[in-house]
Amino acid sequence: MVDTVAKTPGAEDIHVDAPTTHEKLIQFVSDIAELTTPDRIHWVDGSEEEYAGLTDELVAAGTFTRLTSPDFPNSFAAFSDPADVARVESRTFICSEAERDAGFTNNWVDPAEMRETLSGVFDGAMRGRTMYVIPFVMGPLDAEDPKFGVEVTDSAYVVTSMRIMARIGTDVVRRMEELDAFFVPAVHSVGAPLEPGQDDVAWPCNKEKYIVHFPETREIWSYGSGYGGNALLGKKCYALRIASAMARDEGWLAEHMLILKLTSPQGRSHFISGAFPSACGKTNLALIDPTLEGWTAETLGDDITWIRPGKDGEFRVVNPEAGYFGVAPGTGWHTNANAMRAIAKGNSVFTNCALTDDGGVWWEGMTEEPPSHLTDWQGNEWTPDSETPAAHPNARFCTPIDQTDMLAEEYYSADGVKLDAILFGGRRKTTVPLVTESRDWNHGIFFGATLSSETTAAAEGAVGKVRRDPMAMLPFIGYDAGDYLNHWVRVSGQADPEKLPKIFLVNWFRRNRDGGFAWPGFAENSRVLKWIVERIEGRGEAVETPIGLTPTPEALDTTGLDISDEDLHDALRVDPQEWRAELADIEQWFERFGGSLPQSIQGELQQLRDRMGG
Ligand SMILES: Nc1nc2c(ncn2[C@@H]2O[C@H](COP(=O)(O)OP(=O)(O)OP(=O)(O)O)[C@@H](O)[C@H]2O)c(=O)[nH]1
Ligand SMILES: O=C([O-])CC(=O)C(=O)O
Ligand SMILES: [Mn+2]
Repeated sequence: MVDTVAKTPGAEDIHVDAPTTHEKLIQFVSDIAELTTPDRIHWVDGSEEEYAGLTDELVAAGTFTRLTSPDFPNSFAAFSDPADVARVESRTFICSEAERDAGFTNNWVDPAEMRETLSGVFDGAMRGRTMYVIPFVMGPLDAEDPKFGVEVTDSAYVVTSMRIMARIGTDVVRRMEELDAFFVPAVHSVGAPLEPGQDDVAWPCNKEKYIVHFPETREIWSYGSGYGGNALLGKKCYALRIASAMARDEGWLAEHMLILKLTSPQGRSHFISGAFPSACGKTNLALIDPTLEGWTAETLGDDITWIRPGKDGEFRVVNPEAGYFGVAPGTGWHTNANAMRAIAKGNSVFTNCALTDDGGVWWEGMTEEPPSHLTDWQGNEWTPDSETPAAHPNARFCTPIDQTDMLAEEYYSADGVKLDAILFGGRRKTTVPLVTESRDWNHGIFFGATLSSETTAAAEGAVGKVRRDPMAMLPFIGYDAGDYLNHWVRVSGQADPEKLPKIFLVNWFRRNRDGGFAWPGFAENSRVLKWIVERIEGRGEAVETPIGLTPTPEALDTTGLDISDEDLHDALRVDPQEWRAELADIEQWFERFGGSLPQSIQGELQQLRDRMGG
């Protein structure tokens, strides 16, 4: 741990004590110190001792509650400001030089104007606080072209969470120096400077928020929020928004996907990725415990996947992250035991969960019966009779991925693994069947381009509204959405057509005639995965429908599954009336691209219309 006291923060002070020879890093840190005027600078080394020191400080500050229950070793609970609980899409900006390059899915502000605004809001923003410098790498440190970043932040909560979510610290700086590497500068402030003698609050933040990306210069500036996707800048801001722009320029793909390794009773393994919008089931599928005899699942990642065309024309994937920032509610021993086992090993940070009387955390769905008494996420007494949930619906667990028993050894491979299938999925009460295989690759991109889902608590705003969410990337595409789809077409054009993954559309959330879930979901999704594997291997019965290939009810292995024929029918059926409404909605969606949509995808819409009989 290196603390630099900058009395009058300035380049010379910092230059002397910076524990690095990386000139650009030193320059960046001194520039930001000059702008934000922190009381001191702490260069994060990523060590155990440093982590212990920081968590002690966070406990003393009231930000962290140390969990004393033996069920949660070395773990902490944090409670955010009630107005800082999710990503803020309305305050997220893509400041490309040309407005056209941000596209209709992003908020755009002229970069010069935004820089001016930011120099105002960041001026003195860290006064009275410590500025932490976190060198990090997304993806393996031994990758051919490691993707470095440096986050400077005035939040120790962010430092402890980044240590779980990414590879950080001294090893990273040494490698950056060796390669004299480029890094993404990422500036974060909670936007709550402290005047001399002013008491801090447990969760400092600011009503005014800016989550800003400059895709051309690969910069991130985040102000006013301490929460997850707004503040852990390696995650959504870098590994998706900035990385998608890098990927466009360098010929690869940065995607909001899980990666799962599935091995059949015959011992054949396949790698499957899945793009589902936030809070739509990625972590759950990534950590699935198959209910089918003889099948094993292992995970490589639950949220972000980088895809590169490999030497032999295949798609290769890696997970750039090192931890889970998972939705807590609904994660339980009966739904996601693998996540619970990883969490039980400790070393975790829980945000906006409820506290149990024995010094642990609880959230809705952790156990089938709620405890008789809790302290809810806002610090109020809670009993099962309470009218509000004990945990915030977007409460999160932050846990190191290497604590997963079912972690695939390939997670550590810098070269990644060959991808065999891609699932696109969303939360739809109607219309979208349990599983549909695309007719071919281009039709599969159409699945992704038209993906839709009901909104969730993972972002501010109304919950339960259907919106189009292309490839589950709507809030994360760092440039024009039409260019992004064109890039998909272009990158896949370089692959060997025989080796392209098969593409499937899935929906675990369709309702039956009584309004309940038609499909039991969770571990039972292994039955859908089995059919998918059979299709990859050229087996498995499918019927052709206007929207693609769906399994016959017999083709889906329902051995030992308690599901009525009606429910199975409701889960699988393709309803022409629902699809006519869908078609109209897709038409409107495509119009919003204003001509930047790939011709081949536009063409798929006409073909779908034709297959449906006009
Ligand atoms: N009914 C049903 N609910 C599910 C299923 N899988 C996940 N869920 C619920 O969906 C919610 C979100 O699931 P996650 O797996 O955390 O979603 P995610 O896509 O990883 O979310 P982010 O971390 O926000 O990107 C949880 O409340 C789960 O309980 C399923 O198969 N069926
Ligand atoms: O970014 C976050 O805060 C959490 C997350 O994974 C998502 O919303 O997709
Ligand atoms: Mn996510």
